[in-house]
Amino acid sequence: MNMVTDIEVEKALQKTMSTQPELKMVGKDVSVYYGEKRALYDVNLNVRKNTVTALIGPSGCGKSTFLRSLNRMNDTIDGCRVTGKITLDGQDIYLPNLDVVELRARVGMVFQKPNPFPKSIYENVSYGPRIHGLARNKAQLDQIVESSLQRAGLWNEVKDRLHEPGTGLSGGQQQRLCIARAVAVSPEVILMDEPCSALDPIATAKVEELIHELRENFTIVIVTHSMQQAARVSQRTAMFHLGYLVEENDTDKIFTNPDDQRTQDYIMGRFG
Ligand SMILES: Nc1ncnc2c1ncn2[C@@H]1O[C@H](COP(=O)(O)OP(=O)(O)OP(=O)(O)O)[C@@H](O)[C@H]1O
Repeated sequence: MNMVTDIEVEKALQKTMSTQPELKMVGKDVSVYYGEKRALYDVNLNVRKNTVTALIGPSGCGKSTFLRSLNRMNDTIDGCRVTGKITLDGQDIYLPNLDVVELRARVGMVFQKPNPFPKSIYENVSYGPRIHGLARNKAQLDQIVESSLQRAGLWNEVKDRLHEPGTGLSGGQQQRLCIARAVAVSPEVILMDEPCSALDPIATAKVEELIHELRENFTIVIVTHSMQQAARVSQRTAMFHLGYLVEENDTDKIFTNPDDQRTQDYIMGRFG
């Protein structure tokens, strides 16, 4: 009797936990303007912890703009203004006294085009931990470099040439180097803006596999134009159109039975 009760309690608990996932970032009524032009309209979007959230939608709908607002990369664009509220673990990231450098260490970014520094592979990965004081000595720094490259699935390919230029690697390897560089500062969230668009199918598969593994330790938000990629790597998908968030739901639901006709049309390739 007691056992049944325990099982029931456990089931109820699991249900509660699954219906109330931990939210890593919360966007509330987020609007973004480039000068007079409004690019996003009152977007309400939550990012769940240890989840891959894909942002999809036709070109110019505001996916990258929303992504950049999550670590204040929009601050670097002249005339860009963000209104509404975005929190990281409940803390408002737009507070005027917030340390943006620290924010970007917590919310890292990987760009469309692999952009290693014109430095060695080792220096590409060790730079962030060095400036953020994450290593007390060279041995610790070596350790961070090795584990970051391991996590990015690149260690075996580069361990014998750590002091050669990062720019000498193939495109796919460079992108994994950029992922290692992002991972090296132990971020909590990693933003990826079309990280595979410059890669061939084999390099893309490797990065997708990597995203899958990284989810265990990080929260990931990825902008992608590939519906197959969104379906393969994400658990949640948010569909944007003309600056509006159309809908956000479990990826399976979005791809099998979306609530909005625009999502249906987009994933069927009817526009975009
Ligand atoms: N730096 C900028 N200055 C002015 N307008 C911009 C800037 N960046 C984006 N925009 C505008 O904001 C809107 C949203 O652009 P954004 O790049 O976020 O869309 P997107 O969905 O990521 O597009 P894509 O899929 O083509 O990358 C577009 O109308 C775009 O022209």
